Amino acid sequence: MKQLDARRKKLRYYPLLGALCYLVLGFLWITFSDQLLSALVTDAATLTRYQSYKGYTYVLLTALLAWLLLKQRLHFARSLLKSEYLLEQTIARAAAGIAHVNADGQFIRVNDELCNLLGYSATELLTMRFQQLTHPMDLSRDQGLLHEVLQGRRQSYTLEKRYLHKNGQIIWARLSVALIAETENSEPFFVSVIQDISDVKLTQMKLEESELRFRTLLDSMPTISVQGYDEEGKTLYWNKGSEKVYGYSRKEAVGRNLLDLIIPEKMQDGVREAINLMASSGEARHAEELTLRRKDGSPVTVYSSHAVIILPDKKPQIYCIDIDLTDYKQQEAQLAFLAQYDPLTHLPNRHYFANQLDQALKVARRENLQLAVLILDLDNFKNINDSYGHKTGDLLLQRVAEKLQICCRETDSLARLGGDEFAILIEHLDTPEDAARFAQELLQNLQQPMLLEQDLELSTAASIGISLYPTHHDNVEALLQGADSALYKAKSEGRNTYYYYSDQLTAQARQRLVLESRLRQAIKKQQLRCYYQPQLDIKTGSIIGAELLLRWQDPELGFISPDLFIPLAESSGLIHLIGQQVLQQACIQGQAWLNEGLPPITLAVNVSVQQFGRGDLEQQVKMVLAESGFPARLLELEVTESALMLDEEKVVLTMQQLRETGVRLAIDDFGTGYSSLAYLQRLPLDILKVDRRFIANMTANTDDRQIAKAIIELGHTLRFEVLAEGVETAEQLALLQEMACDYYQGYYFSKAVPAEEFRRLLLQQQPA
Ligand SMILES: Nc1nc2c(ncn2[C@@H]2O[C@H](COP(=O)(O)O[C@H]3[C@@H](O)[C@H](n4cnc5c(=O)[nH]c(N)nc54)O[C@@H]3COP(=O)(O)O)[C@@H](O)[C@H]2O)c(=O)[nH]1
Repeated sequence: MKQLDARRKKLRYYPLLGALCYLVLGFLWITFSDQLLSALVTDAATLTRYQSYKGYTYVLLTALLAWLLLKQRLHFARSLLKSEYLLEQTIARAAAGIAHVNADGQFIRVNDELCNLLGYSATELLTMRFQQLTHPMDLSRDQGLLHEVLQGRRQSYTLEKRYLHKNGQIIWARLSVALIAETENSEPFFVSVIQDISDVKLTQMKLEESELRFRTLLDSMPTISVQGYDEEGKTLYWNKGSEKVYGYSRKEAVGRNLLDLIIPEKMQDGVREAINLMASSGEARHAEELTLRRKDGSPVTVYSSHAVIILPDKKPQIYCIDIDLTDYKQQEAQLAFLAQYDPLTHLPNRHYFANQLDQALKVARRENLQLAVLILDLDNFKNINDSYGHKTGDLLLQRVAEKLQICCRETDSLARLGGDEFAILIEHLDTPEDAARFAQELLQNLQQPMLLEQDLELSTAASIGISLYPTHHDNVEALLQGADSALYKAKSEGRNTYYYYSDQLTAQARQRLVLESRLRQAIKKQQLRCYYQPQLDIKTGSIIGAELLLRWQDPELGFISPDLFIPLAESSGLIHLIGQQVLQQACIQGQAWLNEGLPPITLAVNVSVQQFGRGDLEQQVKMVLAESGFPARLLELEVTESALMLDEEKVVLTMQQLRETGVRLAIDDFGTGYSSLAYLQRLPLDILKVDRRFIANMTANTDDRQIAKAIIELGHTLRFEVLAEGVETAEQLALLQEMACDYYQGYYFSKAVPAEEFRRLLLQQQPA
């Protein structure tokens, strides 16, 4: 078009130029033709002849000029026609719609393609404006751009817009518009090239729609994180779920390496390796549960699956779909908790307790232990619920659970079986009475008022049923049922009490607990008295010492034998108090006699297994010696052979520590245990006491005599002194003298006597 215009412009001056040339040439020819001919032709005749041709040449020149102009004109007309033809064909055959539109939007020229596109004939279109055919939503943009072109702010524009087809359908088109400036012969107009992109648009829209659907779907599940990474781990994609799960916004995450975002330190190498492997092989890693890192550094457990996407001509991309398992894990833990624990008190439930009991039974069977199952039920709990409401009832149950927990040892197991019923498993039960003692303790504790809420203090009572393994039952179900029926008995017998599965045990336990309570009182009131049984030198017959033996005269129950109360004191723990008192009495009395001027004698004190095993005996001994001033070398500690059966190293160490205090050490009841010679050799002992059973029968029974003899010899071989216990007759004494035994004690000389009487014995043997 531009070329055509330039030519047109040039041609406009051609006739003027031709006429001017003609006038100039004619003038020159008329003015100078005679001189020119004269100069060229000397012959006058020829000159005249030529001058007569002057008019013809002028005509000839004019004709030549006219011919040249005509030819030029024809050439221009032909090329104009050719251009018009080419333009016409281009428009007609173009694969896109083409329209010329004037400044008002009126179609002034349209091609067939456009007619096809819009469904209108050319005649119809030429009566229309493009505004009529443009989708209302795209019109303002189209017109805006058109104005910008008209105002010279841009030369052309392209736009994707919607046309309305004659049949009402929407046609998506890509429009390219350029302004054709005004010419001499024509108004300015726009050339529009319109390409149908409906198919592309449809596909694109479908794609966008499916991506939108996909994104909306993923975004509607905030616990699902979808992330895309390049082959080096750089973040390419980060959905809303990722923001929620990991705490990084899309802006913060995209462009950063995943190792810096969500991978904990210890997983870095593994993840780096996995990315490399996936990128090079194109194969995704198997789905797995991972604990990754949130923006705030807290751990988050996710179920992570992966996909490797390789688009044509593109590098591999790795997509991760992580499902946040935090809620799931919490629920799982909650469920696991509820399966085993009671939600109100957080104690194990019946199911868990039964498992614990089952395990404990296995151990008890294997190690020959006793255990007890206690079922405790609150008395009249219903009244509390009815009077104060269920909230208060729940609070009471929680406080009771706390109290019971405090009473239990680490090795006991406490559970809530349901309602107001609790169960306790006591493992490693020493005696059946221990269970009753514990039950008694629980009942006393529950009677103490409990603060439930401000201004509301309540106390409660309970009934307890006890069944024992192996005494009563040997399996979980039977033990629980046994405890339950004992509980029923306790309830029907007046409540706030305990019952064993068997009545005999209940009576026995009650008796023992009454005794225990009286013993406690006796210790408090210092009613236990030390008696002294003389120990004599076999060769000289002189008193060299005494064994302190406790005597208990209860004001109501009368004389109670140490054989009864010492084991009770041992199982209740009271033995520590008793042991302390005896030790003190021995040292104070011994020192008093020394002060009085009596001959120095050894005072032997019995030390029970419990005292020996507790670890503070050495300190206790040191303290008592220091307080009393009694010489350590005159104090003898008697340890039974069974006490030596504790942990060997511990026994050796304790003995050594005691020996360092300066006291003498004796092994009591020797011959009843299983001490090996090697073991005895390691112990820093001074004296070995032959058990009275061997002495009692030695005169009648040769075996016992031989044993007694062997023990005495063994003691001497090990460089110990030997004392024979329970010597009742002169015959026994004579035999012991023969066997070279060093010392003896027994009824033959004296029973254990009160301190005053023993003092008299001592004085009697003093030289006058
Ligand atoms: N840990 C402590 N144990 C103590 C204490 N006081 C006593 N006991 C132990 O109690 C058991 C019974 O003691 P007891 O009834 O006093 O009997 C002792 C003697 O009375 C008795 N004995 C002494 N001589 C004879 C005798 O000739 N014949 C005979 N039948 N019995 C006699 O032997 C008991 C002393 O035994 P032992 O201690 O083994 O030397 C008893 O085991 C006491 O140890 C105490 O304070 N702490």
